[in-house]
Amino acid sequence: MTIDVDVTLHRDTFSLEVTFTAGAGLTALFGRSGSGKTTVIDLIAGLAQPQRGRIVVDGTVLLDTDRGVRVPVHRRRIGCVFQEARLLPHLSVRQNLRFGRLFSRGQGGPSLEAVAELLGIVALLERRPAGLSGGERQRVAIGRALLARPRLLLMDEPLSALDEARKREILPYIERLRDEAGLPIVYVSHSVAEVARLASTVVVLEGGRVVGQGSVDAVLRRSDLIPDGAEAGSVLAMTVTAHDPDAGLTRLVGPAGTLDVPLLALPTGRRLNLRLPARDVLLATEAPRSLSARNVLPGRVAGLREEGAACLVEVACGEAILLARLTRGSARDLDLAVGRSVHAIVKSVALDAGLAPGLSAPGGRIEI
Ligand SMILES: Nc1ncnc2c1ncn2[C@@H]1O[C@H](COP(=O)(O)OP(=O)(O)OP(=O)(O)O)[C@@H](O)[C@H]1O
Repeated sequence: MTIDVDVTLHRDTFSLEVTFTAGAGLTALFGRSGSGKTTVIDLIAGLAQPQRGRIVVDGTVLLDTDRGVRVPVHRRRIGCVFQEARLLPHLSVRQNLRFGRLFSRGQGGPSLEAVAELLGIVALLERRPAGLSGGERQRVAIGRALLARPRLLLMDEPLSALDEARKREILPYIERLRDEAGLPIVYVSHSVAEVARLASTVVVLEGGRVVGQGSVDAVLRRSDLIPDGAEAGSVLAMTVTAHDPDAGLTRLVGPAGTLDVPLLALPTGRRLNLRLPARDVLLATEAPRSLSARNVLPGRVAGLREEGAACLVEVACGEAILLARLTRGSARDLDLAVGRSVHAIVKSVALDAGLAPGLSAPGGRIEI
């Protein structure tokens, strides 16, 4: 399953030249306001027309200007979810979902019941949109899009009109959709936290051009690709392997090794993306003694780069690269060089998903 996009569009004040290939899972289009994210979504959906381009989804050519192919919007089989749910107010949730079904062509696809279950809206089916929270309305909008049997789902900042609590409520459903619906998703966002949590692949736009693309981990480790003020860091695909309620800990295993974090209300076997901001990783050249051995990962320096007064150190730990931010003085004191053995001490992680009741993650970070 791949999506190939290669488009050129010129407007009076803006030009866009974008080429990328996305695989299965969720591809985030990431970039600051005005970089062209929504324009790319409109081009894929067929809501805007480029001067030149080719768009192929799962082997089906939707646009090929050289050959005069321009499949119209209603025949592209692409589901769209926008910032606002845009439900029909006089219809119940069930009728709104059936409305999505009207646009499906052919047989098959998930049933209304299966979609309602996936999105946790079974209990809402007879209600009207006016009686729903913003998060619930968005879940209905996603369900309506899924019932049209799309070959691709486009989501344009679907959480940006929601407050933090509603965002937290809806994120697990988008994760389920990504993992269980078998449908590729192209997702527009300018939030590092959202992209770290949801994306498999990231395409970074700047001024209508692609300035970086790759796995979510590779992209979010690069300070030059993320918004000013956001901290670069690695993103590790971890699996919940055990809980120790007495110690208040959950054990996560992933490509860098094992990490213990405050107790999570997530089942064992659940996978989650954990972000380790560079400023939350310390380095020592010897195994720390008078410190709990928990969350100390042995590794080797794989790269060093200076950024202003700081030195960003890439550390190869197991199968992963961790990023640590040190002052240049500390890097000198430790005599760091590529190949040197070090111990990475993980102080805290960015995680606002699945914390046990009573725990909170101020600023999206938890000390570990
Ligand atoms: N219909 C249009 N006609 C002319 N210019 C447009 C049109 N739509 C968008 N633009 C311009 O194209 C540029 C890219 O806009 P676009 O909405 O794609 O960016 P974006 O990255 O999605 O931004 P945001 O995060 O603010 O939604 C902007 O300069 C915008 O003003």
